[in-house]
Amino acid sequence: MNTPRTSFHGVALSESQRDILGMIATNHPLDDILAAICLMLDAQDPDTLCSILLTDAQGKHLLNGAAPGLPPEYSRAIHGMAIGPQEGTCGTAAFRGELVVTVDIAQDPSWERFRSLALGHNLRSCWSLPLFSHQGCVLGTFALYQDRANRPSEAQLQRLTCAAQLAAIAIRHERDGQRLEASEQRFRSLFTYNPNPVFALDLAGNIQSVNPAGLKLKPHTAIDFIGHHFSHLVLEEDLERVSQHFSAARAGAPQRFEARVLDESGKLLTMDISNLPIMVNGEIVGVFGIARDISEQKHYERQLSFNASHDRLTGLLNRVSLEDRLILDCHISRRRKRRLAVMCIDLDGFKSINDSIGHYFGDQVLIEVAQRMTRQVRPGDTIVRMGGDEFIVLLPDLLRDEDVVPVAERLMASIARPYCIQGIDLHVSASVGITLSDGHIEQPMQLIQQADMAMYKAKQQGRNNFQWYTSDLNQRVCEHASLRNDLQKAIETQSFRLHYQPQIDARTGRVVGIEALLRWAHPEKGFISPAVFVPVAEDSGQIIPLSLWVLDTACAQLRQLGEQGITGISMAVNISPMHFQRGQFVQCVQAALETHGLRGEQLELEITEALLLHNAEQAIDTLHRLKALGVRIALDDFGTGFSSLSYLKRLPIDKIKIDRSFIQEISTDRHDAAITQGIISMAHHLSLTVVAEGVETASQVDFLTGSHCDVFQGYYFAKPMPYAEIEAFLRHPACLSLTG
Ligand SMILES: Nc1nc2c(ncn2[C@@H]2O[C@@H]3COP(=O)(O)O[C@H]4[C@@H](O)[C@H](n5cnc6c(=O)[nH]c(N)nc65)O[C@@H]4COP(=O)(O)O[C@H]3[C@H]2O)c(=O)[nH]1
Repeated sequence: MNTPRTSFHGVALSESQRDILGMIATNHPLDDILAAICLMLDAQDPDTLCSILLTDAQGKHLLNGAAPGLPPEYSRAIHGMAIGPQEGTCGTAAFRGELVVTVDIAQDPSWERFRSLALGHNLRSCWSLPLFSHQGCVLGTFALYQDRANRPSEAQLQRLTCAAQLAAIAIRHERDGQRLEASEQRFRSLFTYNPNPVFALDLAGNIQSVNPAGLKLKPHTAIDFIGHHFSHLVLEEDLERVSQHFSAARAGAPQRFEARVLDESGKLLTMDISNLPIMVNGEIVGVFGIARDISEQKHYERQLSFNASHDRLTGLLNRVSLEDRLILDCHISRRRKRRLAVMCIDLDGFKSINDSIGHYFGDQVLIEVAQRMTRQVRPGDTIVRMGGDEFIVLLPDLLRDEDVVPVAERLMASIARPYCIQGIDLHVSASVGITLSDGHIEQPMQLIQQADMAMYKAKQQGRNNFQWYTSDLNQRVCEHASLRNDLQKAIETQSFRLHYQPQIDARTGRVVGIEALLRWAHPEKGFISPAVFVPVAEDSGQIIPLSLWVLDTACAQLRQLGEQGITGISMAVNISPMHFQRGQFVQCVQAALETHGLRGEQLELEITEALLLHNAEQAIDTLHRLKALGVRIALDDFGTGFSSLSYLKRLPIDKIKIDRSFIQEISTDRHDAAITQGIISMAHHLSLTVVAEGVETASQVDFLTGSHCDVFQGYYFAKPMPYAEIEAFLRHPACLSLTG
């Protein structure tokens, strides 16, 4: 075997070669062309028979291409022969990639498999040349057979080479055509089936073609696309920007941007657009515009960012947005040389709506409050819902400080109007704290703290009013905070004591009960009145552990008195509304009684009207459950509240305690005297016992005795005293003098 190579180029073309090239150029079927090449060669050399085999798709086998002169049975038999180092002449030529000459098939070891077949068809020698693609891959083989053992002459080799090159051209041409067609189809699919609108634009921006998805886009200008400029599609405001992107893409830089389009119904669509240069033969001939409708995605994005910055219930801005707005408003008032007012608004009576008739009603009230507030402020003002029933209002553009007053009054008045929800009339009011600034503040959030302190003061001033922030308020709030810390330490170290004040029967002068009063000796500040620290403990929730301690200690010491033989007196304990409203309150009382082996009647709980303000029905239910334990109930500070006269007959109570403020003036103030007498007579009608608190003088005793008051308590008889003293006091139960 040898391997000469001959070039096609430079050889003069015969007529038949030109015909074949013509067939190739005019896209004749490959089979016909290959057959024509074989016939041409067979005609040129009657001593040889041609065979063209083509590589299969995997490049592993050879398939029949054309062999019009070979016996069909032989062609069929070698169809699919393997490509390999010992696979006949053609299989080996394809394997080696070079001309293989088999002089005598009868002798050649590579012909073992097909030898008898070939010899049976009188085929003795075979010369085969591989056909190559542009990339150097073997496309097939071109072989010549003879009926005798022979090697090719120079002329035969040249003919074989020329024919093989023709065949290679034909095969490559067909394969290139197929590839081109496939790539065109692929491209067309990308264009046709693209779910996004695709426009092909010329260099001037006119639409050359549009895919079906693009045709569905019905712009408000109702153009039929082809030949129209893209500007007919884009919203006018976006046009300049879109044109800039188009120019950049036309200059070769792909672009991606967003633009808005109005559809035929006037709906604004947001499109994510890609502009890509169309390159043909290295030259930009136009621009593709691929648009994706992202209106829905934009809508969700907007909604997400709205939800992040707004309160879901009321639609107002939420706490997250506050700081940014505040900084912005400080900036505005600084620049415009205006005053900035920050208001902290807390609803009064809102919690009782939530607790008593449910969150649905609470929510409706909040929504309505938000709407009413919004109507009372100007567009540049900000209202933030901080959560619960607390709001912040920012007014950044006030001419003078006092301009905030009418706004605060309008807000309060609008909030205080009744709310009719599902036929139920509900009432809330607002406590408002105000602070002012000129915007020059390093930490704007301090303004919120200031407004909050002022609001707290408004609450303490009886609600439904507004208060200004002042620096001494700051001072008080600091004290409040330090008191809370100290209280915590005192709770942890059990530094409290109970003092007891006797209660005297007006008719007999005997002690019928004692009231437990909490005492706290502060390590540095000395004695601190419960009137000061109890409200702080109520605010912070510290009142719960404190109350539990009082209840337990008072019961323990009453039991101790009993063990000392001092019986027949009851123990009165003050109950904080917060503790009372806790779900476990009745169980706590029962546990205290059981722990210390007391009967219910030995314990008296002093409650205040404040307790009825929040969810009166539930409070009454709790009172009934306490009564079921035998415990007695006294209504403390009677006369200072405002709402409960109508409740009185519904309340399962045993006593009322007339507040000290009435008793103080009864001898000098006709009104207080009349009120006191009225209270006593009304209470007696309801079969309630009346206790007068803060009795200090003999004339008060006289007046109260004359008015049929039942029980006295006050300094006139005894001050609150520690356990050891009350024990001694009670051990000598001498009747106390009821007159001066
Ligand atoms: N000027 C004057 N005052 C008299 C006279 N007689 C009694 N007092 C004082 O009047 C207050 C009566 O207690 P309160 O009205 O329940 O008012 C109590 C009660 O509301 C609260 N408190 C006291 N101990 C407790 C407690 O253990 N738990 C709760 N939740 N509150 C308590 O603190 C308030 C103040 O308690 P205290 O300072 O102990 O003040 C007591 C008592 O010392 C008098 O003749 N003249």
